[in-house]
Amino acid sequence: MAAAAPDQVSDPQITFRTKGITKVYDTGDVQVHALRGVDLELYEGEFAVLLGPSGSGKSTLLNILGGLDTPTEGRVWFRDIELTAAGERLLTRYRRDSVGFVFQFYNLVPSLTARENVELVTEIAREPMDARDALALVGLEPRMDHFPAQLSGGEQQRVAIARAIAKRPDVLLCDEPTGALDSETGVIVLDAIERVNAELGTTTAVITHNASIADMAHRVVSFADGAIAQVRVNAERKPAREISW
Ligand SMILES: Nc1ncnc2c1ncn2[C@@H]1O[C@H](COP(=O)(O)OP(=O)(O)OP(=O)(O)O)[C@@H](O)[C@H]1O
Repeated sequence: MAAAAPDQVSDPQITFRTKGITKVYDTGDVQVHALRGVDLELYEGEFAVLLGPSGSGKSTLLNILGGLDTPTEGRVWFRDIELTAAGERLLTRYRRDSVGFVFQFYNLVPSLTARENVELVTEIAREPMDARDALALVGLEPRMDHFPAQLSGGEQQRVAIARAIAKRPDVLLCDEPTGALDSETGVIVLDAIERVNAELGTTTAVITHNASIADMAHRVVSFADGAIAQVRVNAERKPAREISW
């Protein structure tokens, strides 16, 4: 059998592969080098934490993986699709069908209940979960008829997670999902993400600058100044419930 070209994703265990990604933001006088040559692989079903200080390039990378942004140089694959060669139609389908995003701020529609917020997505997805099941997975079934203003920050974030996973995405990309939450509430949110990863097998990447959270990952990718400084495999993972900061 012919060996696959080294620049293709031929390994079914690999969800994402990036090769030599750079991102330069041109802001008139100043060029900001947000990413300076990132080679990374994320594996099917893994829970990866992307750790690093503010400005180290984590969000830029996550947005590129999620098809929200494109690199200045380098190549990115999702399974056997090269995102950096894909047209807008394919990228739109990729974002719609394959990617669930969770951001620091929940972006729920205030006039819709928790269930209706999730249904906004399930109505247009190909093989969605029932909104009730998605909310049950994050422990919010009893509150599903409540409006965002009637929910705590942590509960609203769990609605946002239910909304992200209800379409059964292949990957769940979370950018500082606990950034606006205290430790106790943040842990409940992390527990919900952990459950989604374990029960649905969704490849999960969580951005944080909080080193305590890294203990729950299979692998921790540390960023510094737009590059990967270290990749650590956790021999033992700490359950979210045992984490505090
Ligand atoms: N649209 C943009 N225009 C100009 N510079 C940008 C833009 N987006 C990001 N940057 C810069 O790129 C660098 C990397 O930003 P990025 O948001 O990826 O870092 P981060 O590690 O996610 O930081 P944080 O934890 O604060 O979100 C920073 O210096 C940032 O100011």
